[in-house]
Amino acid sequence: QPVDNIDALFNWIRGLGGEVHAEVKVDSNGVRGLYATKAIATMENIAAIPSAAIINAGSFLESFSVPTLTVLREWKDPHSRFKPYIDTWPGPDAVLNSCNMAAKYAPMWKNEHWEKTALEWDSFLLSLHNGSMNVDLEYTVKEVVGNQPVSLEDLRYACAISSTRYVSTTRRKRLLMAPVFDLANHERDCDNMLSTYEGEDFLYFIAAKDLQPGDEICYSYGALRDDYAVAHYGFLPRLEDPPRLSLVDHRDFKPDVPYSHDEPPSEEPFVGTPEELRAELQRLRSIRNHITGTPDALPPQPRGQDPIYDLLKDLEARRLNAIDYEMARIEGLLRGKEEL
Ligand SMILES: C[S@@+](CC[C@H](N)C(=O)[O-])C[C@H]1O[C@@H](n2cnc3c(N)ncnc32)[C@H](O)[C@@H]1O
Repeated sequence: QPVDNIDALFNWIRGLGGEVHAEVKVDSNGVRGLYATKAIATMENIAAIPSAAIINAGSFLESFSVPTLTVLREWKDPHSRFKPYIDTWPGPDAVLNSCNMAAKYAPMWKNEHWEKTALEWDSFLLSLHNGSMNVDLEYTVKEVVGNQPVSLEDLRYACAISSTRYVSTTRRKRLLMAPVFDLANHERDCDNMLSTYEGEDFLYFIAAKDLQPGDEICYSYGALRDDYAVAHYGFLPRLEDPPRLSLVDHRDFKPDVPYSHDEPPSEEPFVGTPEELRAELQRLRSIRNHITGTPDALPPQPRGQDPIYDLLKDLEARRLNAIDYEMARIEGLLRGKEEL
């Protein structure tokens, strides 16, 4: 994640009439992020991002070919008007999610839903790359970038960039790629907010509490659970206390209903009659048995050799830790009920 081109980005934003009261630094874990450069009071702007700097990459109603090809077109064009923005994107080796995670990792999810999702992304991008006319695709590769050579790796990269960096606002339900704002890292309880992006040609990134110079500027990507964060953003969020079950291990998870940020699984601890508690315990035990009973599809790797392998093993450990915590809590509830 380069920091060399950040000054050029901020100068470009200011030249277009925008404001930025932040700088970019890399933390001790190697994660690039946004930090306040002055005291910013509650409801003041962290940044004002001009619409001329924002890539409008499609809508939720279209397939992911639209943001993927929109990013691909701008990334391939040496004269793109978004060049100062594109130059700050992480390179192909520094961005990761389901779009560009190789298919060999799919069984390492040890979960049917995530394995299927990984393979679906793979075949979707393969068919987009094959370029065959498909009536369900809004654009083909050639329609967007013409005869330029495009590799499958290019498409995987463009897909990963767009899906880890877009945002939609409360009123304008577009996939917006907003420079400066998209340098803010996720923190679930972070209340910094985006303006509705209506009536003015600026998207405002607004402080929800007083910020001091040097404070990291976060943004909440949603109620992200560990597995969802790995699949969509390629990272494990901060470990919470008590640990939270992964999305696919939560009682509210329904594999056939697409996940909605507006209706995340309940954060309330499960309670119920002794029969319901025993059924929940049994459900968690069978997930646990499935995880521990599924051998790794890849040979063991020394830590640090393969960051994707490490990430998926860390996710597995997080899932087991959260399941164990929840099972112990439910067993405690059952014991309490028996004592009554
Ligand atoms: C919108 S970008 C945020 C800025 C990003 N760090 C950068 O330098 O381009 C989203 C990506 O940032 C990283 N990220 C976001 N929040 C994070 C966090 N809390 N811990 C570690 N990485 C995080 C992930 O790689 C994610 O895909």
